Formats: sequence, structure tokens, C-alpha cells
Amino acid sequence: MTGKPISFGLMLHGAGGHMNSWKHPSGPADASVNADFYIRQTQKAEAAGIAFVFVADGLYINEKSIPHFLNRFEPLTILSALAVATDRIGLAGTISTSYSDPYTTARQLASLDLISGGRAGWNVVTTPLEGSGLNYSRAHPDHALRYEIADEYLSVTQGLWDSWDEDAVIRDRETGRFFDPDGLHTLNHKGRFFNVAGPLNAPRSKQGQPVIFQAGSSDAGIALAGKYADAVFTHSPSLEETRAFTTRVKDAAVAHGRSRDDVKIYPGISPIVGDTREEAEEKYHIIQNLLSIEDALAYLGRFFDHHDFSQYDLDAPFPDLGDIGRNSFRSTTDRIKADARDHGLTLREVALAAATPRPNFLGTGAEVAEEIIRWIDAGASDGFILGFSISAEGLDDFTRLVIPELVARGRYDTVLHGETLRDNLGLPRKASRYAQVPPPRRASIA
Ligand SMILES: Cc1cc2nc3c(=O)[nH]c(=O)nc-3n(C[C@H](O)[C@H](O)[C@H](O)COP(=O)(O)O)c2cc1C
Repeated sequence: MTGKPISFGLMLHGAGGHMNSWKHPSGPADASVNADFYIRQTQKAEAAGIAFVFVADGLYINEKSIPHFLNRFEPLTILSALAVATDRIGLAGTISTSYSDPYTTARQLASLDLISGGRAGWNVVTTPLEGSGLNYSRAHPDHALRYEIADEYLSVTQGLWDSWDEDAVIRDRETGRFFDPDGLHTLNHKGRFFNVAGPLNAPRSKQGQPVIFQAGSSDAGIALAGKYADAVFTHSPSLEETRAFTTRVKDAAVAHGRSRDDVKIYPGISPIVGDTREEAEEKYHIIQNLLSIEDALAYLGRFFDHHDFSQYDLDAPFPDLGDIGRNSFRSTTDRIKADARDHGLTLREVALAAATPRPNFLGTGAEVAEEIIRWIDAGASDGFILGFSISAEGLDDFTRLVIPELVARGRYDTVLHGETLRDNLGLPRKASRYAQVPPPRRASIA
């Protein structure tokens, strides 16, 4: 390779990132709950050398939710099916730290990591949607509290994953010894939010521990990423803004005694590619026309806790919303408000830009490949998560038109050489926290 190699993740989000992608003829209308479609997309991605698939999630719907959110798979369940249909590709899924328990999450991810031979990743989210509390018998924690919970949650989960030393499980039929008690560690965590004794009933995996992805871009999100994340999923508003974000996350990692390379940044992008630039523009035009202005208002409203935007004049300046949205998708809603203010946008313009944004990466395969290389070489990110507006057409076009151009420029390898997700992201195997310290006292477990 002649420059930094480029890696990609593939967002698996049913028929696509566009809210009405289910209407597009290139894929099945029921893609969000079609296991065969998920398997086919993942196998195609693996054959093209894409490093991981990524499944986002949400815990609350109402009649205004976009179609993909109305009926979809629970992430770790579908990823377990994908694990047995593939060999090398990483499998990252979303679990919320505000609406689950660390012991259960640690088990589920440890199991996925074992089933897949060390290919599991966890997208740690704090859950923006207020309504989630209605489904989990609890009040929705505010933004700051959610991040305080997430911090303790991650330390507990990672502690549980180190319950067993590598060589602690012996299974020696001759001596009858199943395990060596000196290699078993009981966490005994007592904290502000969680009391978790441990140990976990699962061993470490081939990659040591599952990969921690983090999604949340506010100051609190960046601080959490700096402390724990192996990789960050973020927005890609422009090269300059993404590079500034990347610098902040890597600075936060250094502040926690880690190296800049310990945390990889993966902005989500939605390339639209054609054999010619005109064809790419035409594809974008078709995608724009899948949507009405009412659909766009509902899409925008979700970021603001399903705020009803139909009450405002569409062609007046974007309304002053005060604090609405700040306890929800804060980093996203702050950016939407600032863009509207800075560029004097109307509500119609803001809603359409949110629902069918013009991609930063649109053009021929060569043009999109050059733009991807420009971002990587400028230090804006370590790779990208491909979240195509239309999943089926998007992946086919990208693998047919962009990947060969990246290969021709010596920047991409279509073979996944690593066996684990950490290998494929250029991350070292995660050492146990007990590996460097003298053996602990005998564990008090029968
Ligand atoms: C790029 C990105 C992806 C996200 N993906 C999810 C997701 O799949 N599920 C979810 O519940 N929240 C998701 N979130 C929401 C965050 O976990 C968080 O609750 C919300 O963004 C507020 O945090 P922030 O202000 O730090 O961004 C995502 C946020 C960002 C920025």
C-alpha cells in the first residue's frame, strides 16, 4: 500500500437510511425484518473486504417513527445469525447503557464474541428518546446523568469481561480439574448505579474483549469515548468539522493515558455513485422524490423528541425552539439549530436537508474514491461507516465502482486478513487488566 489503508464498516439498516427506502425497487420492501437480506448484504460486504457491519437501534416508536424503526431486528440477535453465515467480517451492535444491565450486556456480547470467533463490537449509546422510559418502567434520565451511568456501566462491563484469565479454564479430564481458581477474578463492584458481584460466566474471546464503539458527539460523549472507546461512530458534516471532531476525541484519549491510535474514528457517510456524474445526480434525484414534505417534517421531529413541526409556516425562518432537543439527540439538534441560524434557512429547507441530505460523496467511482482518500489523508477519520440511502443499490454500486478505484490507487485491500474485529481495525488484542499484576488471592468461589 502506498498510503494509509482505508477501511469501511457497513450500516445494516433495512432497506436504507432514507426514510422511504422501502419503496425503492432495488431491495425487498420488508428488508428491516428480512434475515436473508441481512445475510446477503453481509456476505457481499465480507467478499468486498468491508471490515464490519454495524446495527443501530432504538427503544421507542410511535406512529411518526420512520418505517425502518417501526419493525426491525434486535441487533445482537441478527448479528448472531450473521456470525454463522460469515467468517471474517466484524459484527457491531447497539445496546443502550440507560436501558439494560451490565451483567446481561457483558454476557450477550461475550457470547457473540465466542460464536463469531472474536468479531463482536458494541455500539455504546445512551438513548436519546424520552419515550424509551415508557417501555422500561423508569423515568428517562437526563443527558448528563445518562453519560454518568454510561461511564460506570462501561467500567463494570469491561471488568466482567476479564473474569477469567486466558489459561484459567483447564478442562483436564484426567485430573478432573475444570478450572484453576487463581485465574478467576470476582469483580465485587459497588457503585453509584450498579452493584455487580461477578464473575461473568463466559471466558475471554480470541480478541480479548469485544470492541467498544461509541456514538454520541457532545462534550460528554467525547469524554466517554476518550476514556473507553476503541472506535467512534459520528457524523460527517464536512471534512473540516469531522477533522476537528477527530482531533478532540484523540486528544481526549491522550488525556486518559492512551495513544491517538487507540481510538479509530468512523464517520457515517452515504455515497451515491453512478457510471457517470449525471447518473449519480439522477439517483440522488430519485431518492429525493421518495419523500413528501410531511414525511420530512416527521423525520426532523424525531431528533427533537417528536416535536410537531407541522404547526409552523414552512417558508418562514426555522423556528426558535429554545431548549427543545437538548435532552434528546443533543449534538445533532444543536448542529441543526446552528446551521439554520448561520445560513438563514427556512423550516422547509431544514426538514428536506435532514431527511435527504445531499451526500458529500456523490459522483463517479473515481470521484468518490478520490474524495474518500482526501478525507483520510487530511486526518479527518480512520475509515467510514457506509450508511447507504438505498442499501441494496448503494452497496452494489460502491463495490462495483468505488472499491476497484481505491484498489487501483493502492489504498484498499479486498481481502480481510485479520481473524478478529480488532485485527481488522488495526487494534491490538485487548490484554486482561490482571495480566500484568501478580496473581491475586484465591477466589472464594466453589
Ligand atoms: C452518529 C450517532 C449515532 C447514534 N446511534 C444511536 C443508535 O443507534 N441508537 C440510539 O439509541 N442512540 C444513538 N445515538 C444517540 C446517542 O447515543 C446519544 O444518546 C445522543 O446522541 C445524545 O448524545 P450526544 O449529545 O453526546 O450526541 C447516536 C448518536 C450519534 C451522534
